[in-house]
Amino acid sequence: MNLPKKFDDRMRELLKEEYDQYVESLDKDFYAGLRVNNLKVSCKEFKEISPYQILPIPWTNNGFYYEKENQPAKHPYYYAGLYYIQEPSAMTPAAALEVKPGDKVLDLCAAPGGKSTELAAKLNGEGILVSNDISNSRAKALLKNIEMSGVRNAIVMSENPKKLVSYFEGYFDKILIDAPCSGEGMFRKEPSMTKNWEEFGVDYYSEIQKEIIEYAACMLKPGGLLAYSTCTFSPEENEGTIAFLLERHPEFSVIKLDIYDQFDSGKPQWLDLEAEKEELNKCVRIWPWKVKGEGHFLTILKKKEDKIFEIKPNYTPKKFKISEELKSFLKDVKINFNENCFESIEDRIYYLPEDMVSMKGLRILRSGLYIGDVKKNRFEPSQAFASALKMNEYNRVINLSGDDPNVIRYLKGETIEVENEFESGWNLLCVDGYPLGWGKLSGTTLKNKYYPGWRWLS
Ligand SMILES: C[S@@+](CC[C@H](N)C(=O)[O-])C[C@H]1O[C@@H](n2cnc3c(N)ncnc32)[C@H](O)[C@@H]1O
Repeated sequence: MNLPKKFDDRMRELLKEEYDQYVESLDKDFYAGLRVNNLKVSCKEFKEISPYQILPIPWTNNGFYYEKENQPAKHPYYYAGLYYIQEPSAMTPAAALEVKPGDKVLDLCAAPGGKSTELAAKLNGEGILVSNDISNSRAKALLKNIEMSGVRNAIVMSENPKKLVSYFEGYFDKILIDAPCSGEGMFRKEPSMTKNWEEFGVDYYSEIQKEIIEYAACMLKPGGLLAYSTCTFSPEENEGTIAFLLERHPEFSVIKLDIYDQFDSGKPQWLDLEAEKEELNKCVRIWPWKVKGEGHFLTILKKKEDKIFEIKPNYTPKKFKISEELKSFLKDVKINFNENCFESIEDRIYYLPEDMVSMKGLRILRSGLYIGDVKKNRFEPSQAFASALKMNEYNRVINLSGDDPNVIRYLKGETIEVENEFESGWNLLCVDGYPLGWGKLSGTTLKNKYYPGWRWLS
């Protein structure tokens, strides 16, 4: 593999006797992983229905290796949001960050959502997940993954972290920064990343990372946890960023993690960071020649609990009267909604997380769960709502088996014929008990209401 010369020289100098193992690892194939979405299915249930052999990724509870020829993105279970395809070492940060239902969590550099979807699964619908990415186009991909994963309590936005500080100072219990980086750990999987490295390089990203971590530090509650991760090896972007934070914010300390015995510790000696040595040794490095993964860096820091102040929820959804059309639709939905959490924006209906703060002025792509649209005398449920339901939460269900050809036809947007044993009207089409989307049944004909932008492309 053709590595940029400057990078290669540096790795040789830093890794010393391990350099040869690194270079050998580049000639091996990369490892493919998927993470079971526990918001929708337990690992035990998934293992029973998994269409292909999967083997556990030892540093996670819900990550598995698969063989690439199985193409899990080409299976109806992928469309049902049962798993997310993710590089195995990239599963570590969200797995290691302790998030519990009810927490307020910020994923600051979130697109396309690999870590946000796991943080949401840990929240299990309670609390708030703010998923942000500065790039609007990438935030759209993030929104799709959040919705396909069935997340009900996320705010998806596209903002510069600097702007968020005035809204969220001291607000979040947990923050994840999966920072933009020079991507040295991705060279084996995506050799074209070396071009990006040559164009921008370590110093460019290191400056951005320092800015982001500084803003994140302000938005964390006293006593809260901050996870910082990258998929690069350069010490400037890793230990260097953490040292920068520790120097400017003595209220932070690094937490010692015990995740997996083949993970390595931080390398403060690579930057002569003597003063912070003890703290930086607690950082975690994942190397591709030591584990079955591409490599990552992770640090979790805790903010001291001394000055307690808290932003009180200050957002009340605008007064909303549930229309007869929506009321009639919701009769078939077996969820105890809090009526005060509904909000409408023009004809669109949303269900917001509780305890929100005002986000007026921010570029928001989605607030909470998009339920659907009130049209002339009728209500049309959204694709996101179908994805967020469990099969037993809706009364009218058409449940097809995974090997029924109608499943793929449905995902391709075709009208399908069903047996005449279902009630007409809005039906939730499921595969093996997991919702895919809506269809409107008339007689035996199911009019396809699957979201066109998510269709199966052949
Ligand atoms: C490593 S990727 C995130 C991957 C994501 N966490 C996941 O697991 O799918 C870094 C992201 O940071 C975003 N980014 C770049 N500069 C940023 C900034 N100043 N603030 C917030 N996000 C930024 C990029 O658009 C990119 O999507």
